[in-house]
Amino acid sequence: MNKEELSTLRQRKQVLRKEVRARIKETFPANEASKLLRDSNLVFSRLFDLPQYQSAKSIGFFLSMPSGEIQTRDAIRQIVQDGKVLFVPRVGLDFEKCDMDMVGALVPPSSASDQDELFYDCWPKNKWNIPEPPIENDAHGNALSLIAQPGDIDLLLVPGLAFDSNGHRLGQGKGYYDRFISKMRGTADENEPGERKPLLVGVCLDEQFLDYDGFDGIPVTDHDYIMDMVITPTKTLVVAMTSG
Ligand SMILES: Nc1nc2c(c(=O)[nH]1)N(C=O)[C@@H](CNc1ccc(C(=O)N[C@@H](CCC(=O)O)C(=O)O)cc1)CN2
Ligand SMILES: Nc1ncnc2c1ncn2[C@@H]1O[C@H](COP(=O)(O)OP(=O)(O)OP(=O)(O)O)[C@@H](O)[C@H]1O
Repeated sequence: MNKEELSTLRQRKQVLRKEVRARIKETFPANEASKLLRDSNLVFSRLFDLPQYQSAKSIGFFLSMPSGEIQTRDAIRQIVQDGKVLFVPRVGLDFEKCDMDMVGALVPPSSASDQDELFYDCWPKNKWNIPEPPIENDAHGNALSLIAQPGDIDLLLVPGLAFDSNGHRLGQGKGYYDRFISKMRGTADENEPGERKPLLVGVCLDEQFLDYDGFDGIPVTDHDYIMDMVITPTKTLVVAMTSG
């Protein structure tokens, strides 16, 4: 892809982002959480039914923004109760680098039984009002956090502004997830889908799943990872994989 094609493609993505953000604002106003919560939980009940979820020992999950995005709070309680090893995002201090790690949230299953409090309620929030695991060092300045390494996460839940029926994803536009997945997968994309870690599961509301007549798909570059599955409140899409 040459420079000009890349720039056209980026512009198309920006236009799509604007459209989807406007649609979400209209369909899920910030002051009316109930439809968003109901739809979010429909997505997660589909996730929890999957054998891929049931066999996963470790899960990478995002902590949702306060509005305009699938809400993960109830699902996180379930994942902890199910005894999975849970990893959550921590974006780097340097926002320009758009770097992200996933940090182990070491919480005992019993701690999720309380109806209100969850382990991340006391964490500091980042610029998008998302709680982030604090950086903790020992007396010698060594990191105490468990930072996910390739192979550590079996199933990664991927947020997105939109997805399509090819498993293509439109993110927020900074490349955080693509960079993170490339750190985790390394060259593993040459493996059979079943052996690839992590399994990529995109989640979105039906209004963010783009398959209307005349729509020719979310454009992707070499950096963009294709999801293995996409779940919405009304469908579970398994993306047919060709090699690589
Ligand atoms: N819950 C959650 N956590 C996440 C993500 C996500 O999508 N959801 N991310 C997924 O990558 C990363 C954060 N990515 C983000 C990247 C850019 C913007 C952003 O620039 N928002 C603009 C919106 C307006 C605009 O640019 O047009 C803003 O800050 O106002 C937000 C999140 C890491 N953690
Ligand atoms: N693995 C990578 N290495 C280097 N640069 C990357 C990588 N992945 C994406 N980028 C760059 O990051 C920028 C944003 O990428 P893109 O438009 O795909 O973001 P996005 O996936 O929508 O965002 P996000 O993951 O934050 O939700 C682009 O300039 C892209 O070239």
